Amino acid sequence: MKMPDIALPDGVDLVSAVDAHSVASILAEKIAGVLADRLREPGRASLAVSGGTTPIAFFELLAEKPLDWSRVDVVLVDERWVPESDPASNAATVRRYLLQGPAASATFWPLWRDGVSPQQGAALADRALASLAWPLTAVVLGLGTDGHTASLFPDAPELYQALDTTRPERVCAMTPPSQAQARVTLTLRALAAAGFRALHIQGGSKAETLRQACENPDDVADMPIRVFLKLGLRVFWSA
Ligand SMILES: O=C(O)[C@H](O)[C@@H](O)[C@H](O)[C@H](O)COP(=O)(O)O
Repeated sequence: MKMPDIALPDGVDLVSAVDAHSVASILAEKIAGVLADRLREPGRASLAVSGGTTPIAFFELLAEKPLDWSRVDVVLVDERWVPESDPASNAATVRRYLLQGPAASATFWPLWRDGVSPQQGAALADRALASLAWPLTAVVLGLGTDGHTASLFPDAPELYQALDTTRPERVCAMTPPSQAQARVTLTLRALAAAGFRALHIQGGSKAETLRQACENPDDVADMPIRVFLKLGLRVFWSA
């Protein structure tokens, strides 16, 4: 399958291949390079990653990269409000596939906390993450077929708050009725300034979603990924 012919906006470039493993490998190499560049300077590197299913091969390949992982902070771009024992947990996916091998030395900052509401948890995570090396060194976003990225869902009542970069929060709770669980997400303020922004997507339906997002770039509320297309990012797509 070939990537559909999409008129990508300025600032958006594309790495594509039929084979998902090849794209995951190219992405892992790129992210490792971006982190290594940051680690040549004093201080720490920070990487924000998505959950879901697409990133698994990428995680496994990145985990083996020979970096000074002890100086890398790993954070999720979002989390479903479930314990790590739940199959839907993004933190469980990161621990199982990324925080292995050399990357096991990274510092992981999960977003879910037991015994508190998503709103309370978001406030606690926001305070905890203040000590990270902002702006993020790199972020790897995913895409839902509704145009969401992270947990910036079009039907979330908190979407405008999460997209308002004048607000101080880097983490906020989201309650999109379309989703089985409440979510916690990094806000646009936290994500937009990342040194390197990647969008990792796989398959024809996600390519079609991207095409729709590129066609009408101004309606961000309808497809929140559009805000990142305006900012510029590199798309990594496989069939
Ligand atoms: O918690 C999540 O679901 C993710 O962070 C979300 O933003 C994801 O990237 C997209 O929903 C794509 O998910 P898939 O890769 O599973 O298609």
